[in-house]
Amino acid sequence: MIYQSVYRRAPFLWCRLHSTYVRKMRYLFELKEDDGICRQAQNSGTFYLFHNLSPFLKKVGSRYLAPQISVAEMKSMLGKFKQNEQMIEDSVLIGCSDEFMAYFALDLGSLEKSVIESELKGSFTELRKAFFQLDGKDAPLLSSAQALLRWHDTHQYCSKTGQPTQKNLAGSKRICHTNGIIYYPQMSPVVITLVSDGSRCLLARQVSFPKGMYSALAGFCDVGETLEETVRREVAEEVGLEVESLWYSASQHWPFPNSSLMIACHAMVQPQQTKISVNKLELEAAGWFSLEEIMEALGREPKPLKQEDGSFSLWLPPKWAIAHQLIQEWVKLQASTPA
Ligand SMILES: NC(=O)C1=CN([C@@H]2O[C@H](COP(=O)(O)OP(=O)(O)OC[C@H]3O[C@@H](n4cnc5c(N)ncnc54)[C@H](O)[C@@H]3O)[C@@H](O)[C@H]2O)C=CC1
Ligand SMILES: [Mg+2]
Repeated sequence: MIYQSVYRRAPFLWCRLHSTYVRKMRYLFELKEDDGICRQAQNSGTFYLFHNLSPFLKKVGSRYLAPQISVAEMKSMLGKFKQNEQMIEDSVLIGCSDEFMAYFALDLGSLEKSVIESELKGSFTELRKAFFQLDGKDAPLLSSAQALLRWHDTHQYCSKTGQPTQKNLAGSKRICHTNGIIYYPQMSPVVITLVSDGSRCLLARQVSFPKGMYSALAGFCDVGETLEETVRREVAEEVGLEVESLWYSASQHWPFPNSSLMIACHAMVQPQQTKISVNKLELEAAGWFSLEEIMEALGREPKPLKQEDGSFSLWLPPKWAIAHQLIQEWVKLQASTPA
């Protein structure tokens, strides 16, 4: 590869030619492709720890922080557990800093959880519990780290030969050395759609949602479908409406239930065809909400709020969730659209 040789022979020239972002992406590519370079990076990198897929976190007030553990701390801890330092090679690459310090994630599920917790003064916390209280970059980083660790944990054997597969050092693939099949981490595409009739938006809730929380309609893509077809099918399936037009907004990796790529869209239905018929196999309830109702809910804390009559006030997914971003965009659109 040309850039690698240029990088190694003339790093100063290479730095002048490319932005930090480009250099980071090229460096990460190199780590995924070359086990030797990745091993060096592991020996100077930092680690996010997990225990049976729960990230190691420290709680500061109501917020959670994900500490980065240095390689020296890792080695000293493994020493205390009488574990071989080679365990570090089980980690997976999840990113790097602007200074080219590589970040790895390692699941220590085979070690005693409480001992690590008291050694490092924090706790392994279920991601679902901590996700919305995580700081800045930590939520997306831990979300992709957990997804990658889960994928490795559940793909240790070749589905063709039944033989064990080996991960490359970065963890960007697994290989069956018996027949050469390469397996790459999987994620499921999911569309999430905020339907509008021009003045109201449609929100729905599943039985499993916390009381009072409503979100946009979501659904997994079927094999062979385009995103547009999934949007139209899901809206028809879940609320019995026909989408007239739709447009893409943004996307997000989502760690629940496994590893999903959430693809967020806005959709319009005709103002005269808005009668909802809820598919009770999928949803508990769905309804149209006015701008005022949405604005009021956006002003509320994202948590259940019981009213005097025993019902729960409408509240919306927190700001990390792409559903929240879709709702905010819809609000802006209402403000800029003449009545
Ligand atoms: N980030 C966000 O703002 C939001 C994310 N979501 C996520 O979207 C996801 C999909 O939404 P749902 O309404 O539950 O989907 P859905 O409407 O497609 O129904 C779920 C059902 O689809 C089937 N299914 C098909 N392919 C599947 C796959 N690859 N993995 C798992 N199940 C599959 C299963 O039978 C499952 O019970 C949920 O996991 C949820 O966590 C949902 C709302 C907001
Ligand atoms: Mg759904």
